[in-house]
Amino acid sequence: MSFSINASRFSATRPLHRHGSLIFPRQPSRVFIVRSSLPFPSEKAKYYRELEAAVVERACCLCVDVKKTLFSSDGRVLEKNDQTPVTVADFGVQAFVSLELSRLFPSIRLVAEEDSTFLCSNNLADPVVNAVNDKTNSGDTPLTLATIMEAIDRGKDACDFETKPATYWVLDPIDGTRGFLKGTEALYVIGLALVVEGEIVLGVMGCPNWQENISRKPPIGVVGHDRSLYGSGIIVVAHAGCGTWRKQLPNVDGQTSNPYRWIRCFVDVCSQVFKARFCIPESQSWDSLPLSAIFSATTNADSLGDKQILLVPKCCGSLCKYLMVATGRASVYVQARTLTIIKIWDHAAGMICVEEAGGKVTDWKGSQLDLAADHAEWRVIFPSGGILVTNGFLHDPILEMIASTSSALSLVQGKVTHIPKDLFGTDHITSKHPTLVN
Ligand SMILES: Nc1ncnc2c1ncn2[C@@H]1O[C@H](COP(=O)(O)OS(=O)(=O)O)[C@@H](OP(=O)(O)O)[C@H]1O
Ligand SMILES: [Mg+2]
Ligand SMILES: [Mg+2]
Ligand SMILES: [Mg+2]
Repeated sequence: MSFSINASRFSATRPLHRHGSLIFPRQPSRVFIVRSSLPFPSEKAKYYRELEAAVVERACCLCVDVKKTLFSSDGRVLEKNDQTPVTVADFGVQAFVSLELSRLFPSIRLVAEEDSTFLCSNNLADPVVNAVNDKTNSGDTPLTLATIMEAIDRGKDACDFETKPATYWVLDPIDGTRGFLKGTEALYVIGLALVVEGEIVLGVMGCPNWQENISRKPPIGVVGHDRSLYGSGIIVVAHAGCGTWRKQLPNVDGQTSNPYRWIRCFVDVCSQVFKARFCIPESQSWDSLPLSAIFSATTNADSLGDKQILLVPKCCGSLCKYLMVATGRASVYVQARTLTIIKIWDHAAGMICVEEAGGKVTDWKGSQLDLAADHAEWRVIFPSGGILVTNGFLHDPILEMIASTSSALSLVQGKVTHIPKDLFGTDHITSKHPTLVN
């Protein structure tokens, strides 16, 4: 991945696509609109068939249907031993996607978040079996619990990989389950990626409650299902060398307001750090991150002060923040590596969607995330310091700021820290010290 960011601060030449072609930043007039099952010809995309199979529309419908019943019946939500929630929809989506992929590509392994252990010990089996059968073709004989459990567990048996990097799917059936449970506007994402020899070659993100036309409200009097014609739900696909594209999810009646299906996605073109829009994990505070030594943060765009950056509040999940950067709604997503184990499925699909939209993803030292570092199970990644996701233009300036605040932190623990002038344009003194895990 190579972007030509030149040495001077806050100004950058146009980023180069990972395959050398120029990426033009998103211009309102330059919206590429394509009608087809996928937005590029199969001869351009080596993994065209895999991507066609990976488009997770029906899995999104499963989430929407389960969500409607979720609040009408208790006991459908569990807490796993890592204190994170799991629902009928998480299991249902993993079973549904696993069955579909194993039918079409039986030799490609699956690395996925959930396993069936919780299913039976918490009487979720029947609702999961019903949810999956409801989405599979009615002509088939109904799927049994055993078949569905086996499909779910395909996602955990992958740990017997041979030592060399292999070809495998990476699935987060619902990223942002906490948001899914909130029943509000909190985004949640189905994330599926394909890894070949250690490289992510395609990614798909389905976001059933993404508001596409946030600036355009439905005309007065449009209610019920028609509201979903005005932009609820998108599918985003990315393939190495083919860019990132989005289309609206059909509404419950199978219609969309956008007759031209696929629209090209680009990161935003912000090249000045203090004008960037930032996303951070809801479970982490701005003050715990190194950049807080240089900027304070506000969520109020109308009252941005000097040395303040704008935080775009996005609850829950990692992949929705990648979605924000890939579609240009945010410029940066930064996550510290805390004591939480960082799982590959929380990031893989988002990484390629951002990179193919012109952005960049590295750890805080600027290194690519090593997907093969977890030789045992291929499920955990070990980014140094944390993960930085940007629009490409801002990457190196922010890496320098992180490095300078970290080195200042290691040099003068607990005392005043001097941030070099050129990083921020003026001398900047601060005494806040973020906590870092390298
Ligand atoms: N302690 C721990 N161990 C393992 N995994 C964890 C942990 N905390 C958060 N996560 C996963 O990170 C995903 C995002 O977390 P959250 O939903 O809390 O949102 S946020 O990142 O804090 O905004 C979220 O992914 P999903 O479970 O797919 O929603 C969490 O599973
Ligand atoms: Mg989870
Ligand atoms: Mg997740
Ligand atoms: Mg999940």
